[in-house]
Amino acid sequence: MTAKRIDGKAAGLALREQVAVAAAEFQARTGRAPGLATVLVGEDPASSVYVRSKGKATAEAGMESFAHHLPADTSEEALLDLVVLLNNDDRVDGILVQLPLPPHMDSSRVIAAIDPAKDVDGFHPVNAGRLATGLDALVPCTPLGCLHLLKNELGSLSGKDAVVIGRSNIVGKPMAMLLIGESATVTVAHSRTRDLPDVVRRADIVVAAVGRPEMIRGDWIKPGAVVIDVGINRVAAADEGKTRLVGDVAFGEAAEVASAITPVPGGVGPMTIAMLLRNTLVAAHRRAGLADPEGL
Ligand SMILES: Nc1nc2c(c(=O)[nH]1)N[C@@H](CN(C=O)c1ccc(C(=O)N[C@@H](CCC(=O)O)C(=O)O)cc1)CN2
Repeated sequence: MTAKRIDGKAAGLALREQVAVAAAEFQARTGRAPGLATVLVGEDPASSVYVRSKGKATAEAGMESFAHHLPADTSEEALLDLVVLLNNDDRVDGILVQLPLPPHMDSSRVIAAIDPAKDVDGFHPVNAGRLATGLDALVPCTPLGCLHLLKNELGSLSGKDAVVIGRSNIVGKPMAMLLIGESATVTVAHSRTRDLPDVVRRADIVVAAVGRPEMIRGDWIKPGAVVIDVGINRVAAADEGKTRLVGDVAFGEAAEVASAITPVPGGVGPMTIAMLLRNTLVAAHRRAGLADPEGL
């Protein structure tokens, strides 16, 4: 391996410590801690783990955590009623509805019901539109975490050729908007892109968010590129009956060519939770009529 391994766990912890300091300052000024409400519907094992981690991280940052767990057969109307309650609860600065929702629910309708000022996932169309038009927005946590790692690595991204592989509303599209905001030259590639390896080979920055295990091979990577792997794919391990996590990038191959690369696990994932705390803190400041916390 020649590439630097980008340590998202360490970067995430550093950010969480900064958030904790700013949360204590917020409490000293306003007399209350920032509050995050999480909503989990059903028993999906991975979602349960993520929501528990979010609650724990929230408490560790000195913020209030309000955890709501609804049964899998909850009606969409009942979930929307809970969202309205949380919108109207002054102790709650951020609302997070864990995705995916059960199949009988329309996640777009649920997301649209969240007060945009409390939408710490940054998924509401108002926040997506604000990001796309260069206004202050609450920005989705995973792409914001990717941007943080890229800026740590490269400083300025101005004029860099970036390719984002994947066009989801949660990662690909907001990632492209953030990179454009940093004056990178951005290509968004997807399943219909022709000659994907050639497109990737031109990029100084590769953000892989396609959801297909180890699809991006080492010989697609331009020598010296920085590779950010958003994929979290569980695949069969060599030991019978066991599984392991891999990204969307063939890590071993790409690490021979790139200058820096995020591992899976321990890369982008921990940044997602750190950015959720950061967004909750920012939402709390804006709702209290205070300037955004500095340096976050
Ligand atoms: N409402 C939301 N739902 C979902 C989001 C989101 O940002 N908002 N993102 C993902 C899941 N997710 C957070 O919710 C998340 C995924 C992964 C990690 C993480 O730290 N992963 C570890 C590996 C964990 C493991 O062993 O399984 C890593 O990459 O190191 C954090 C958060 C979908 N839903």
